[in-house]
Amino acid sequence: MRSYTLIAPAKINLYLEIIGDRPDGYHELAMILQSISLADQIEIHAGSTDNLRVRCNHPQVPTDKSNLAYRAAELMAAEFPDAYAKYGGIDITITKRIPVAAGLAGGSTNAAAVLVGIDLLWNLGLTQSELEELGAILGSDVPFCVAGGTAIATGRGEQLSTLAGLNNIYIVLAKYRSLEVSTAWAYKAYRASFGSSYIKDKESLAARADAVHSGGMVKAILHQDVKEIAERLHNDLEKVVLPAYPQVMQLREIFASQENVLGTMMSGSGPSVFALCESKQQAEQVKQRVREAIPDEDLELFVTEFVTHGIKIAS
Ligand SMILES: C[C@](O)(CO)[C@H](O)COP(=O)(O)OP(=O)(O)OC[C@H]1O[C@@H](n2ccc(N)nc2=O)[C@H](O)[C@@H]1O
Ligand SMILES: Nc1ncnc2c1ncn2[C@@H]1O[C@H](COP(=O)(O)OP(=O)(O)OP(=O)(O)O)[C@@H](O)[C@H]1O
Repeated sequence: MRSYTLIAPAKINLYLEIIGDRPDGYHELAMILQSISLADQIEIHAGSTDNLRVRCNHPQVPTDKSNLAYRAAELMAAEFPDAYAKYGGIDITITKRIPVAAGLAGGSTNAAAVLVGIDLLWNLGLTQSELEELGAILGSDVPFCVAGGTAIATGRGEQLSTLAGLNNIYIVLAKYRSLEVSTAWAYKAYRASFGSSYIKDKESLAARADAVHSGGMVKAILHQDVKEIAERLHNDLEKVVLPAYPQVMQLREIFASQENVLGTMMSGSGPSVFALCESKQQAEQVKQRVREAIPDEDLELFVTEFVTHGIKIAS
C-alpha cells in the first residue's frame, strides 16, 4: 500500500492526580484516560520526494517542524534510516476536528497516527509497546493515544494499564475557540501553588499510584457504573486553571446545573470542559440548553461518546 487513512481520536481525563515531583522537571501523575469519538483524520502517503511534508486544514496548526505529526515522521526516519532510504519521503494530511490546545491530546493523537501509519507504510511490524515507547519520546500523552480506549496512566503519563472498555457513555464537550491554555503553564502554576504537598520519596509515590489502581474510579469502571464514574471525576489542574480562566469556571457551573448531567470536569490542562450523560438524546438536550445559556459563537459544543479504540484505519 502507498497510503493509509487513519482515525485519530481525542482523549479526555476522567481522573488526573498530581502526586509528586520528578527529577526531570515533569510531574508524577496518576490518571485515567478515555478515548472519545471526536477524531481527526490523518492521511499518510509515500512522498513523491525524499522530504517529510505536513498539510492541515486548520489555520492555528503549524505545518513546520513544530507540528507533532512532523516530529513523529522525523523520529521514524531517524529510527529506521534503511526504510526511509528505501521508501522515500512522507506526505501527511491532517483533517482537524479536535479543538486545538484544548486538553484533548489533539497533537498527541496526530503523532500516534503518524507512528502507526509509517509502521504500516514501511512494513516495519512494530508491536504496540514499541510504538508506545517511540510515542513517549514525543510527548506524555502520545503512548496512550496509540491503543486508546480506557487506561490508567502513571509516571509522567506514559506507563499504561488498559482497563475494560466503556461503551454507551455520551459526553457534551465545550471549548471557547479563542481560549488556549498552555500545558506547561498549567503544571508550572500548580507547582508554584501546591509543590510543597508533593510526595517526594519513591516508595510513597509507588504506593500512591497503586492506591489509584485499586481505587474507587477504577472499581466504578470495572463495574461499568456510569453514575459512580461521574461522581468520581477529578482533575487537580482545575485548581489552577479555573481561577485563572473565569469563562471556563462559568462553563463548568452551567454544565453542573443542567438536568441529566451526571458529572462534569475540565479535561487535562483545559480549557475544554465535558459533561457525562447516559444517552445521546440527553446529551443533545444538554448541548442545546448550554447553547441557549451561552449564545456566544466563540463557544464550540460537541456531542461525542466514549470509544474503545485508539488509532485505527478508516473503513
Ligand atoms: C495534561 C495532560 O494532557 C493530561 O493527560 C498531559 O499530562 C500533558 O501531556 P502532553 O501535552 O503530551 O505533555 P508533554 O508534551 O509531555 O509536556 C508538556 C509540558 O507539560 C508539563 N508536564 C507534562 C506531563 C507531566 N507528567 N508533567 C509535566 O510537568 C511539562 O512542563 C511539559 O513541558
Ligand atoms: N498536529 C497538531 N495538532 C494540533 N496542534 C498542534 C499539532 N502540532 C503542534 N501543535 C501545536 O501544539 C499546541 C497544543 O495543541 P494540542 O491540540 O496538541 O493541545 P492539547 O489538546 O492541549 O494537548 P494535550 O492534551 O496533549 O496537552 C497548539 O498550540 C499547536 O500550535
